[in-house]
Amino acid sequence: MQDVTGSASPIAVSVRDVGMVYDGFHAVKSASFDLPAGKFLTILGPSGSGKTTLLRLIAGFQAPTSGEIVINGKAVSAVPAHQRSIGMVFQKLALFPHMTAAENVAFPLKMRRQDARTIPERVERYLDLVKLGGYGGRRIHELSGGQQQRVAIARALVFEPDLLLLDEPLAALDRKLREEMQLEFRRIQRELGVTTINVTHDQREALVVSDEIIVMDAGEIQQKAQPTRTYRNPQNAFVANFIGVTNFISGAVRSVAGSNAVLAHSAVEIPGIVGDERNPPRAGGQASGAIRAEQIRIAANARSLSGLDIVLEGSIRDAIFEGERIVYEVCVPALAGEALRVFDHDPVDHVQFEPGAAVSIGWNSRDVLVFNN
Ligand SMILES: Nc1ncnc2c1ncn2[C@@H]1O[C@H](COP(=O)(O)OP(=O)(O)OP(=O)(O)O)[C@@H](O)[C@H]1O
Repeated sequence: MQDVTGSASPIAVSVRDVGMVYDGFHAVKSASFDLPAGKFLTILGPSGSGKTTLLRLIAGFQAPTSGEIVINGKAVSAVPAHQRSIGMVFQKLALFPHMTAAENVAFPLKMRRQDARTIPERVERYLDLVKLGGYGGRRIHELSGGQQQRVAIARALVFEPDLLLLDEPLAALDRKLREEMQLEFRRIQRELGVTTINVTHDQREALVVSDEIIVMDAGEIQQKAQPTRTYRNPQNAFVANFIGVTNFISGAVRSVAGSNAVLAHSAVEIPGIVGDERNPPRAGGQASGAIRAEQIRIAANARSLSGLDIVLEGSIRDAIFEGERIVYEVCVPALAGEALRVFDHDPVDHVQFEPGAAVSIGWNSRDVLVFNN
């Protein structure tokens, strides 16, 4: 794989055809991916999709029922977790409450019998890295939730592991602190260049922190791509639905020509782009056109939307003011009364439409991805 500078990074983690079966239940099904050294990968998916199982297999807490995991060129099936040079941060931080922040951070070094004379300097360096310089003498209960999180990060990184694994470490934090810590994880990871695998069901976190995102569903990898690609070119309807707010308009496939497809819903023809080249819609079959809420424009009348490929009349069913945007649900008679979600990102300058108001909505055909049903 090439990085942005064009030089190839070695593969730090290679997951090859890995499966995990519990009593006949396939928690992970034939997962394969390579992660180049120094990258930040997030495994994203709904509850029960197999994210944590995959992370635990990489950590070595369990052995896969099939397949192989290779870390830095070495197959690790026979290597127990504590010999894998992996730093970890979990939702439950598991800090030692009777120790100070510095003692917590020093702990992995003592366990690894690091020369005692070098430990204080190393601990101080890692406390500085997580912006806790001067807090080393505090006991854990004398630190805020965010500061405790930082101690856990420093403890996971202080022995300079080959790999950092994060299992929803931010899930229990309130939104503001969570967003702050997401940026901190990204900063620290980039500063150290440590290869990182993060598990979350928070799509925003995945988009913010990651170089690569793996989306999982029902034990299977649905897509592995950079955040912008995952968002703009979801591989299938599951990914399109799981990330962002997406409307699905289902209908009969009128025609398919190369990467263009036309759907018919009621009396409306909806042209779009074939979403999954490997599983393209077929003329005569059923498919869904996926369009993101922010790609639909809304106006008081159709004239303001001239230039868009599709313009339809509708009426406001609901309007939710969220500060930085208004979320509308617009009932569209031409689509048999189906309601589409539409974002207006300019709630300051724009009038807010009230429920019942007549509006026009419109979009461009290139923003519609057509997926097989
Ligand atoms: N030890 C186990 N024995 C039996 N089934 C298990 C075991 N561990 C996990 N599973 C099952 O495997 C599936 C995947 O679980 P996993 O914890 O990997 O999901 P997840 O995506 O991490 O979910 P969450 O976001 O809720 O943590 C679930 O259906 C779960 O019930």
